[in-house]
Amino acid sequence: MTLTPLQRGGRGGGRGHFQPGSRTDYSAIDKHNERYESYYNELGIIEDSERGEFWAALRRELPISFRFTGSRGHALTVQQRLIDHYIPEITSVTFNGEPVDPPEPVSWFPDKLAWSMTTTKNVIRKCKPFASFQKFLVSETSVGNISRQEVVSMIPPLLLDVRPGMTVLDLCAAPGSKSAQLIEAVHGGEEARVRKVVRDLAKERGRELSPDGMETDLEKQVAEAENDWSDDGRSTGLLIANDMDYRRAQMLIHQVKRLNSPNLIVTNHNATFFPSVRIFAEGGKTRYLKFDRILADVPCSGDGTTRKNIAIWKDWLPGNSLGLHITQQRILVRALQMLKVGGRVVYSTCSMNPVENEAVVASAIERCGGMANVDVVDCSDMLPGLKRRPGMTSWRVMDKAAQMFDSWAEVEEYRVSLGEDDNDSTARLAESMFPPTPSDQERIPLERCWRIYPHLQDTGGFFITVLEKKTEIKARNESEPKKEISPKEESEPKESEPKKVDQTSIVDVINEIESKTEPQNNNGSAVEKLKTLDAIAPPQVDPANHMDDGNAPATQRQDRPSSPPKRPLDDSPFDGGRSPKRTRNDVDTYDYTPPPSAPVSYDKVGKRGGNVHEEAFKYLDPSHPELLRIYDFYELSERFPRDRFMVRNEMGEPVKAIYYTSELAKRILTLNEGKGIKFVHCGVKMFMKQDAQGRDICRWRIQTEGLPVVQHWVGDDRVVYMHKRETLRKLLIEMFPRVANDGWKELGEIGERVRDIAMGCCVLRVDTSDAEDGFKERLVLPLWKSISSVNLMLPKEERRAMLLRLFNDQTELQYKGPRRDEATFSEAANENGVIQEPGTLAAGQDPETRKGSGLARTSQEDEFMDGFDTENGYSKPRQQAEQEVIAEAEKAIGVAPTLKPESDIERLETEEEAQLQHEADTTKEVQPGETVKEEEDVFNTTV
Ligand SMILES: C[S@@+](CC[C@H](N)C(=O)[O-])C[C@H]1O[C@@H](n2cnc3c(N)ncnc32)[C@H](O)[C@@H]1O
Repeated sequence: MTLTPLQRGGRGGGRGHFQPGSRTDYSAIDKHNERYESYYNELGIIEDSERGEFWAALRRELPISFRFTGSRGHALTVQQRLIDHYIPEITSVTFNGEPVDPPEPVSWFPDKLAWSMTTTKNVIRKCKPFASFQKFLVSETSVGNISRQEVVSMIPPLLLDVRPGMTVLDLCAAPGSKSAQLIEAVHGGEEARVRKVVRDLAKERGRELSPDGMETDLEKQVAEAENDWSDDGRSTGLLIANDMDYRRAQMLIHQVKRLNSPNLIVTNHNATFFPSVRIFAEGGKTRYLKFDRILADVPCSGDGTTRKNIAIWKDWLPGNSLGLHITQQRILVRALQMLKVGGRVVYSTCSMNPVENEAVVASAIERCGGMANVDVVDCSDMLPGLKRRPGMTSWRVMDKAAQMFDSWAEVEEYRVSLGEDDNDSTARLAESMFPPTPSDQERIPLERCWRIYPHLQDTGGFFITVLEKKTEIKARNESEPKKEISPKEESEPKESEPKKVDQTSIVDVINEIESKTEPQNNNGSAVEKLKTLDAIAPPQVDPANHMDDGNAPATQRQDRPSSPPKRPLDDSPFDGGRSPKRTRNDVDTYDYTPPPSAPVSYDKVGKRGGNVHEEAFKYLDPSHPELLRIYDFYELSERFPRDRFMVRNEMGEPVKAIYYTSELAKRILTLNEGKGIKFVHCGVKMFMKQDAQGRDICRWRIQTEGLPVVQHWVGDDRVVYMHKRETLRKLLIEMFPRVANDGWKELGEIGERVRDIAMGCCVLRVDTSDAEDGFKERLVLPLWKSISSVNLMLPKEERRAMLLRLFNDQTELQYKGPRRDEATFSEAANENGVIQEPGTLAAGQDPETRKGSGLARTSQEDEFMDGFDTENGYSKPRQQAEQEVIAEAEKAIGVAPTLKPESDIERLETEEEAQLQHEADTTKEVQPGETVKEEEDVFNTTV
């Protein structure tokens, strides 16, 4: 059976039809479809003069494009490597006598962080000068510094104009390339802000600043431009990334996890019924989160991706669009409901069909009360270099028998004319698929929508619109007849509707209340302030009406007590860190009471037959003994918030991993616990339990992904400073270099320091300098000091990628630790600072994890196994499902597999364990020879 685009990739996941490893000969495919061509020719979506170019472009293979990801500073450093090193190597190259084009930056994308190249994968594979460039792409993709993304898919997040501190919702987010851009924007300028806070603090305390502590030009610019200082410079914003398809939600998690954001929550809901998210619930009052920005990158028929998804030539049918129109409209209406007044929704598809585009925009606006309530934003001054065409204002609709209709009246007439036995090919047509009537058309400037066509700048086809909410809305029910809005009604908002545009963030709201109410105690908590807000401003009643999922009965929402109940000031989860004036003593008086845990509330049968449970996210009491040990060992500044540490097990105890989330994420997870919202991911892994020898060693080591968040707040006793490139190169190549027996002398500038530092995890800070052997980019890495060696706690791919990027060095990694055969393993493990759990040393004693190898698993292996254990209480089928999904996602996005199906794990543990333990890696095991295969695949897949 041939699958139509709609049958693949989830309901209407029209984009992203992955064909990993496919070696189809693009030129040999028949790229004709009469209905497809005649429909768009008849509609006149492009001028007659451009028609030839349009179809010719659609028949050409799509250029490869990619984006540098992560914080701006880091992304620019990786990009610089491309510009300085690889571009010169592959400029003016010929292949079979023909010139081969190097990649070019996408002209309208900020800071040249997006690139595109017309050179085909085949040529890249065969043309020698491209080999090292390809290695660079593969290596940086595998560690998440480069993301393959279609050029047109980069537009919606740019138009959404997300700023730090905003609350953002991505309703149809998988596989996550746009979510990644949104997270980056939520964290915009964060590094520079935090560094400024730390620098100011150091000055305040009269501490000497190293040259690295100086403000760079970029930091000065950011400091001037940004004003989100509310959480010591950390972003207070939030992204909720959602996808209805559980498997695709797992791909999404895999993709966005790389950005290590504590400000991210992933959910798994149908966007047409996206649940209301509680943000305040006290004394019988409940308030719901409204978003500053929402992306509705909806499921679509995807004919804009024809260049990539060649099956569309064969499968294109008019019915594909008709079946999606209503879902798309519902998603957009739900988005507008959940938006703040003054907030923006970007609606986008990769379909060229007006039924999925302008018709959806027009009908959603109409259902929300017309242009008085929702405006189409004029974006003509945005992305000036991007060629686009205006949205359509008139079109015809094709039924599934390829008959064209000009208007809904014509359809009705046609239906009347049908005999009783006639098959009604118009059954899926709806009035809202047609252009708005002339009177509506005046009010909805659809020409402000953007249409991107393949021939304009050699991309895929795309549609984008930006909508702004002007007042609160109550959407018309789908089944109600269309309401004619008189111009008078439009211009006079109802009395109950707020007239002022609300562009405030949650913290702004709190600050606003502060200024409006009685003289405040400056230490007043945000919860206290939110309560006061209820007394002076109407609660933001969720207008979800017929779409409400019933979480929040309207009566409850509108129930407002006459005076806000009193609670202690320090009960606020916002308190920890939002006041820049917090002192050490403030932190000591924390009295956080975790909310009572709610029982697991629902089960849903997953797509692969496993039970999908509501997952556990339990926050730790800041005075939990394990946390006290951590604060003490790392001399964690009391200024660093201590009430945002979380674990992911039902018991709520730190067993193996401790995560960190932003304050707002915490608030949402705790207030909505047990309310039926399917949260599937949140939190950055900050500390991992590591068995270690020595009474004074803290068992909790800092995890690489959490390091950027906590690094500045770790005391100097646990920091090793480094300035020379050569020292880092050695640490990257050598695993477990010796410190004992004068081994430290080989470690240059850090030798004495690592000899003297107490055992356990420490922070390696690589400072910048102008010296010849100095670094241009700041780095921070976790280091483990054991009795006899020191080791960078980095996965091997990461080591290799850094070696290649920073040193252009492809030296094989070397294991410098002692031999680990059965006789000496215990000693070796201890020497490297890791020991086994009691009773697991002997051969075959633990069949679950040791599989008779005779070697116990080290903590480092434990981490490798982390994705497969039962800490989160996952059922076995779910674990398997996740592994497969992740493997699929990795293939799809062209990265090195990091986790393997269970059978592979078993094999590693039995046949190859001894060998692999010699190469003890911190997180990921890669099999010999694997890299070569991935290199071939990585630019042969599509996202
Ligand atoms: C076009 S893709 C989104 C691409 C994504 N924004 C990106 O940039 O990577 C559409 C997604 O919508 C999801 N989807 C389909 N119907 C949905 C619904 N009713 N609610 C939420 N998600 C839905 C599909 O699983 C698919 O992942």
